[in-house]
Amino acid sequence: MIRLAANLSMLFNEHDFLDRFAAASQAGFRGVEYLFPYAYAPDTLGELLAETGLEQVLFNLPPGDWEAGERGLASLPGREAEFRDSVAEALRYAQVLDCPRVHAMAGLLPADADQHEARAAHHATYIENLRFAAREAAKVGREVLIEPINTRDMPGFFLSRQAQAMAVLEEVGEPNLRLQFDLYHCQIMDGDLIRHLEQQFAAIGHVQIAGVPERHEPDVGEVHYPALFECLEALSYEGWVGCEYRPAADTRQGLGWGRDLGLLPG
Ligand SMILES: O=C(O)C(=O)[C@H](O)CO
Ligand SMILES: [Mg+2]
Repeated sequence: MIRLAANLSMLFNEHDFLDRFAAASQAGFRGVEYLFPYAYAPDTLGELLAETGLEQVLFNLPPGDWEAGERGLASLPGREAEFRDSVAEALRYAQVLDCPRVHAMAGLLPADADQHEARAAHHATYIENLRFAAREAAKVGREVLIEPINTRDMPGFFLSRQAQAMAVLEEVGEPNLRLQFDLYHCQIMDGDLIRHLEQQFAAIGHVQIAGVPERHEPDVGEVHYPALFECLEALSYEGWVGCEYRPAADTRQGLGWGRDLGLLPG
């Protein structure tokens, strides 16, 4: 059975962040994910989860200076110490929030450098950093995820293709380092969604969805999500499916797709 998690960075923006938990619970979600918890004390978020009966299913490591445009530290040469601190901080929150997995965003390639050389340096840093993160996470029973992100939304993002992610997972070789498979990004960069799900299934630690190309509700646009849910069911996927889209209008009114598929209460 597909289990939907509400992405509180994108859904329920009609409410202040802390009020989005109750809104998601009232709409029938049982899990939540969001970009970052760090603006709040972990206990505050933990109490909200307990009050609303929601599970925390995912959040990201501190990404560097987000406001200045940074999008993760994992592949950035020279930022290894900061990356290691970010792993410790994320795992501290993961334990309080009882969150089984955290996403380590790869970061951006420098626009003004020789791309071949920069890629090689980022790749080497990425492998070492991810190995470190996975080993630290394993000590406290958590997984670390990597996610290919499309370069139209995030120009220069280091990890952008499904095959690149699979090669990285293999090279790092840590069993708790897994794939965050965002079907929205995959459709834009690689397509062939069902075959990618099937071939990469063993590596998948989390799935995310959105309509393509506008990143609105999953029943809007070029991707036929009922077929992808059937595929995940056929593969006996037991993880969460994060609803990481920007509602076209009111979040709750836009959840009809989930109710129609029997994935959210009517
Ligand atoms: O943008 C996405 O698709 C994500 O899942 C990331 O968490 C963004 O940071
Ligand atoms: Mg995503």
